[in-house]
Amino acid sequence: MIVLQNVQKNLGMRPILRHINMEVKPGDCFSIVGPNGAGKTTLLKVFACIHKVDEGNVYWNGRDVYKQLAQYKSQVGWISHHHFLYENFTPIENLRFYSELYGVKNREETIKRWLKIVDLYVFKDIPVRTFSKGMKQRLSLARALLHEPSILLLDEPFTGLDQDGVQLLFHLLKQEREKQSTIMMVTHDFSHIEKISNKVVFLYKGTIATESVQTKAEHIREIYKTLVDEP
Ligand SMILES: Nc1ncnc2c1ncn2[C@@H]1O[C@H](COP(=O)(O)OP(=O)(O)OP(=O)(O)O)[C@@H](O)[C@H]1O
Repeated sequence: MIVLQNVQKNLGMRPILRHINMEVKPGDCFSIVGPNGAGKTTLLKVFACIHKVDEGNVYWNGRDVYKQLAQYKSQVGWISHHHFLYENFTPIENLRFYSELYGVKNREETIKRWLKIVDLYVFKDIPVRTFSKGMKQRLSLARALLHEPSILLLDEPFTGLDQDGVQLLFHLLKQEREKQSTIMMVTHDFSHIEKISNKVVFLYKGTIATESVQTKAEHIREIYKTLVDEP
């Protein structure tokens, strides 16, 4: 379980997140929504321990996360619209690099399996720079998941994916939920939320304005509108 307790994060001398209290359990999939600049990516970076908090505490399984950083980070899979791939490397070379970094066991077998899952096996020896945006995004899913992380942090993960890619991502996320992984997803696309999330967190001006376990798109849109239209 990950617990954020009265968290504040400052950037450029300004508090970007304030009074954040959250509890995310294994098997939870939370969606974070809010207008541009609300602090969604910053919150995800706090969960990834890319940002250290300025005030408050972050606990993982009951202990201060900063005292078990290496172990925690080995459990994190990060997916965003930035693919973090080496353009001049082939898919196989990219996944070899990341699997070495993460100390993945049975590397070649695991890489082959993932290339098949994301439907890029036939392109395995072609430099990534020749790939379409969607192909890079699918390879990026393999990059983020091949070390079997139990904490998935997704920043607008559907960006650039075609319908097949979207279905693939849903399929992978459903599997992760069945495996009791912890998932946090930032998205502007409310229609995706109810298919995968059990809670929506509304972030506004750096604080949690409200939360909802009702995840239907119309319901989220209504709450969102009330929030943003407020004077
Ligand atoms: N490195 C930084 N230094 C200073 N300010 C920053 C930095 N990174 C982000 N910010 C500011 O923090 C605020 C929140 O940014 P963040 O990217 O978390 O918002 P967001 O909700 O993810 O927005 P979007 O929907 O546009 O992606 C913004 O005002 C942004 O300008």
